[in-house]
Amino acid sequence: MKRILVINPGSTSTKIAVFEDNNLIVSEEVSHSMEELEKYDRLMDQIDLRKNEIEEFIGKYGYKVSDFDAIAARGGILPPLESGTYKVNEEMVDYLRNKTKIEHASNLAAVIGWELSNGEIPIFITDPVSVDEFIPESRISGIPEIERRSLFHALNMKSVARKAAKELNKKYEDCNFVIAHLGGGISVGAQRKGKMIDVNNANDEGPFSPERTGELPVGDLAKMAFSGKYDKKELKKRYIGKGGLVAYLGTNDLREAMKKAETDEYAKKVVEAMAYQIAKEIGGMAAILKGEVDAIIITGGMARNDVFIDMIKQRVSKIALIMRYPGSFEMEALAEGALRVLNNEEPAKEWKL
Ligand SMILES: Nc1ncnc2c1ncn2[C@@H]1O[C@H](COP(=O)(O)OP(=O)(O)O)[C@@H](O)[C@H]1O
Ligand SMILES: CCCC(=O)OP(=O)(O)O
Repeated sequence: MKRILVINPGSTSTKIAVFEDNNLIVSEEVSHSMEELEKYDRLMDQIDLRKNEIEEFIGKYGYKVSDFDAIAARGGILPPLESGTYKVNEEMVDYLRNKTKIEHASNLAAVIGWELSNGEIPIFITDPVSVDEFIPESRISGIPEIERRSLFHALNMKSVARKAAKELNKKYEDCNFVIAHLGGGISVGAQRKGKMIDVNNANDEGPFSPERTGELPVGDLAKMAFSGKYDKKELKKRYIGKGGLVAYLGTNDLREAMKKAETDEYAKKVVEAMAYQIAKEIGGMAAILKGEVDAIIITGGMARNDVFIDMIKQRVSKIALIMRYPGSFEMEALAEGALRVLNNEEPAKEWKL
């Protein structure tokens, strides 16, 4: 039996779990309010806060770090890399701590894992957000100075794609899927024969989401940026964190938005527009797969809401079979990635800059 500690820091919470082989033994999610995290100027200043929570969790359930065979940490924003499980090394920790260009809570995981392990046990990351399987034409943005980047919910999307292939009784590498992760941020991608050949950058492209604006009309955005009303940090917060449902309805909770939509025409229009934009992205990704789509896979927290998912389905159900995996499978996907390596089913990839 292999025992794995899984750590997954997110923008509003830290998820921690213990797995024994594929079995979840115990898990907790520690929430962080916006006010609590706003006190920290840089993301890396949150290390002690998040590490202490994980240490408390380990102690509370009677474990020591040496009781684990490995730590499985969510991968951060590394330079573009292949899908798979990577062994965390000193160079990766230095990159995430000091060099990465984009601040994202997932950057904390491997760094905290490294400090907790202190050389005692291996640490692995699986399918970080910067997995890049783009084809050349996906990289062209429309202006040479800006290249499109592959930044998406790779861990959960690859995990549900494996589940769907199994359900369809097909090999993962033989399937074509359009996959929509509908969480606080949204990624919709075209996966051809196991490779995500195009996907909207969940931070600044694609549909608007509970917290993010997604793609915006470029001229109007430029005007806003030069209006003098926002500095760089404020503008970024406006499109990631305070955009989408938050901007229109003052909530990032789809359940609340749906409730409002029952009696309020404006809220109804906003929710319908989000479903409309998701359907539009799904249709675009199906076109990239030339219509050869085994299934449209819908996952993430918002996939739990039948009424909302029906708004999407009515626009895309003629394209292909729809498979729904509500919620997020990140914790089990991290444990499974580490297990495949510990059980010698696949070698851990070596990471270097
Ligand atoms: N049971 C549910 N019904 C409807 N919406 C839900 C449900 N559970 C979560 N959500 C919505 O899903 C979104 C968050 O999805 P989640 O995958 O948990 O996001 P993240 O991991 O990005 O924080 C929120 O808008 C939340 O309100
Ligand atoms: C940057 C792409 C992945 C992403 O948006 O993750 P979160 O929704 O967890 O912030």
